[in-house]
Amino acid sequence: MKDWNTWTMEADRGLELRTHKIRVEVSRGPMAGVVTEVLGPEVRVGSGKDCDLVLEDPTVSRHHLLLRIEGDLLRVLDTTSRNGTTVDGVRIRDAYARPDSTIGLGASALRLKMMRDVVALPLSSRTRFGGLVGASVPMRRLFALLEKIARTHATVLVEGETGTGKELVAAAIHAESARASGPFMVFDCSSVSAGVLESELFGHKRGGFTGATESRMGRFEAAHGGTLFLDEIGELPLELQPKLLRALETRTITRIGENEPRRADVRIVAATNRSLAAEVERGRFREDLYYRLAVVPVRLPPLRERLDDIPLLVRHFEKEWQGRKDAPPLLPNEVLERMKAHPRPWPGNVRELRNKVEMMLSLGLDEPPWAAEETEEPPSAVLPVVNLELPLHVGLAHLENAYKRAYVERALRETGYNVSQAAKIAGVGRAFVQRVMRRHGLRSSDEGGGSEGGAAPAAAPPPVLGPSPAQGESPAPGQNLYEWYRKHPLASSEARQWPEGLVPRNGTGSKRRDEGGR
Ligand SMILES: Nc1ncnc2c1ncn2[C@@H]1O[C@H](COP(=O)(O)OP(=O)(O)OP(=O)(O)O)[C@@H](O)[C@H]1O
Repeated sequence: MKDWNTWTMEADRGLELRTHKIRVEVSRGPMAGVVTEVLGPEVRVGSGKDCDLVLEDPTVSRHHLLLRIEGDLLRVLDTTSRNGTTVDGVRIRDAYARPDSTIGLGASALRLKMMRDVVALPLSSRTRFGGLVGASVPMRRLFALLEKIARTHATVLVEGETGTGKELVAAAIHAESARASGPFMVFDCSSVSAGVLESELFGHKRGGFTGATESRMGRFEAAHGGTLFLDEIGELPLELQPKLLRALETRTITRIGENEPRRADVRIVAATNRSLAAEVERGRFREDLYYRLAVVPVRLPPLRERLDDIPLLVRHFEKEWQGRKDAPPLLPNEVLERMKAHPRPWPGNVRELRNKVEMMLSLGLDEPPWAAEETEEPPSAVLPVVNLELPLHVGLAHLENAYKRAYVERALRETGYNVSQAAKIAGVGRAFVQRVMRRHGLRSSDEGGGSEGGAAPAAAPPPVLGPSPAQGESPAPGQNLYEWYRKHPLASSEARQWPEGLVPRNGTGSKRRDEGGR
């Protein structure tokens, strides 16, 4: 076997992955001179705190590139970075580097060297763990870690994009732990308003606050002897964070309106789809609580990093759809291969894959559904306004954002502002819908209450989408073009920031606001 190979093998200790460390020297950029070692077989490089190699350089994208050890070669894959990647000065998307190559990313450059010594990483021999299915190296590494974690009582922080299976991880850790016979409680910190959160988590005494007509136990007490899964932990308001920290440290909670603490022997598994470390840096999350939660950090790989799992997942979803464990495969193998070559990088992850499979089975399709979706011309009514002053990729990003906003607005209106139902229509997670809502101010995060079936709060009526009296598909005669475009569902985010009262250069449209009433 070659010196530089990365391989899996049965060792005395079970299946393991043998790989190498890579020595990295930053040769250019703000971190020039730094030398470090990172562990293969895959190294994520970028400015994001969740990368394996973090480069503090504003010209480096959050997830800029992936280094992958393949045999005795080092492969460099640009992961759709903003400023591109070069290998020895040549711009690349996907290339093999020579041992002495210089990798350029933004204003930074790296020199890499594969180390000779072999490092063995344990892999699980399982291809499922609780409800999680996967046979790829990243999933087997995850299962090996989960097997260990489940045997302990340690607090776990699961980080991963929406739809990667974070809740399944929590449920599996509980099911394989000594607490399995105790309760498994799920609580989504983004599902209720800040005011209700404290009572939901810690309970209250009768008369503890106005309207508390009965005493009620919170989720902590309800999970006594079991596991409490705190989803979207990044949404926990700063003012409640000390109370959670205390609960974790003392294993006791105090109901609102009471003074005596109560015992709550609960294991916490928390999850987030954004980097909690970055939230700490932004001052939105307490550092001490972060370290209490991240005793064992678990990163769930997105589907684009484990495309080899797609066939196994599809067969799993087919069985679920048929309602039988021994149900026969339905989709031809070629279709599964085409799914691996998805034209987009699976933004909705495994949830999106499941939705696609269910759609194909329900509609009897033998072609992955995006084939039609992505070749069709958009209807002319939604043709975007082209701005040649912006590079194409910036314009496309604006368009995508505007479409996301318009889609979510529409789905919310259709469902009476029910976040879960809107997420179902969109084939995405609730967190995604909530993020778009927050980002575009569809409803501020502190008005998050009533997201389940509740109507939009009176203070923030659902915004109107599409042509409205004030905003047709084309500007009305005499209407200010800037104003019309600013309010258009497909307007770029910059356009939305334009000050009111701008007048087009050619003078078309209405007068300036300050001239208006004269
Ligand atoms: N590895 C997997 N094997 C089987 N099913 C999976 C896997 N990962 C995710 N799923 C399925 O994908 C869907 C989403 O999973 P889950 O709700 O656990 O994701 P999540 O990361 O918690 O999402 P969100 O951040 O949106 O809450 C579920 O239907 C789940 O069954």
